[in-house]
Amino acid sequence: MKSPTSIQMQNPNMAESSLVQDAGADLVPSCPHHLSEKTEPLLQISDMQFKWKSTDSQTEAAQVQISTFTLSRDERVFIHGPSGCGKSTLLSLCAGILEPNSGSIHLLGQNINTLKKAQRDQFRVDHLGIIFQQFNLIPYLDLISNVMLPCQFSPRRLQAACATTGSNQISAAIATEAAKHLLEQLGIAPSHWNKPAGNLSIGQQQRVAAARALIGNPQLIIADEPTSALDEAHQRDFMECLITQCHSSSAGLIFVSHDLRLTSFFDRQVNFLEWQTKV
Ligand SMILES: Nc1ncnc2c1ncn2[C@@H]1O[C@H](COP(=O)(O)OP(=O)(O)OP(=O)(O)O)[C@@H](O)[C@H]1O
Repeated sequence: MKSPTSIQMQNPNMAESSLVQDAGADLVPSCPHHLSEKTEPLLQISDMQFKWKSTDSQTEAAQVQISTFTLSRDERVFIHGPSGCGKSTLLSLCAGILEPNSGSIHLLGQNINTLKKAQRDQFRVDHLGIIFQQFNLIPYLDLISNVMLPCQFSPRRLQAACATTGSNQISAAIATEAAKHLLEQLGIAPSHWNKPAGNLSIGQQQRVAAARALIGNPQLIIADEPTSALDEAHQRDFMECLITQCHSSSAGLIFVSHDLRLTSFFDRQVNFLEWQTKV
């Protein structure tokens, strides 16, 4: 392991995680965050503690503690561990969806928890691509519109999406070509592109969610069990597309999965429970 890391998660038996949608909520047109482009690690967590609020007086609330965790730019880490141990909670913290009770999380040199909520939402859509366990697609929008959502809310993502097509012009029509290219790479046939996302199978929705996370080359991709609904062939295509995209844009990747066969795609793997015992 490249960095000393320790994590503690308690009360691992409670309900589902609460990752929420990255694009669309309370976004502002610009954000004054300072980004030190190359000098800082991509992600740096220090002395961080988070505790869920207890749902009743009998049950102790689950909590996660991380003394240090560093992810370099262009590094891909695989995180695994038993159900309920805190993996999704950690991803929500890394994405600034949840706020730690203490300690800090720096993304691209910016302490995300010092940002106001609207600034944090903008920071997220500018710099992060998130593949949620529940996908969070907008069911009545067609696939291309779903994939294009980050470009609608982030000029940075729009510009980067256009650049991936080889164009030096910036427009929604050009970014749409990037969206189509990603859908194609992820094995979604053109005949589906204009259909509502709600009509898709779970495995297809998972791949559309991946295309939405990848469009416009965000610096960090966060993926919560993104291959759980895919058959073996689609899983391989999905992983190859994800890793190729990360390589080509030098993006970091935090990937949570129970499927240990996927570890060969990653620079390192972390067992969440091993972190726990190192506290
Ligand atoms: N909204 C919430 N309120 C209170 N506790 C929660 C909430 N969401 C999750 N928890 C608790 O936090 C702990 C960790 O949950 P989390 O979803 O992070 O685990 P996980 O490792 O991702 O599980 P899985 O592999 O099943 O997705 C669990 O005990 C869970 O019950």
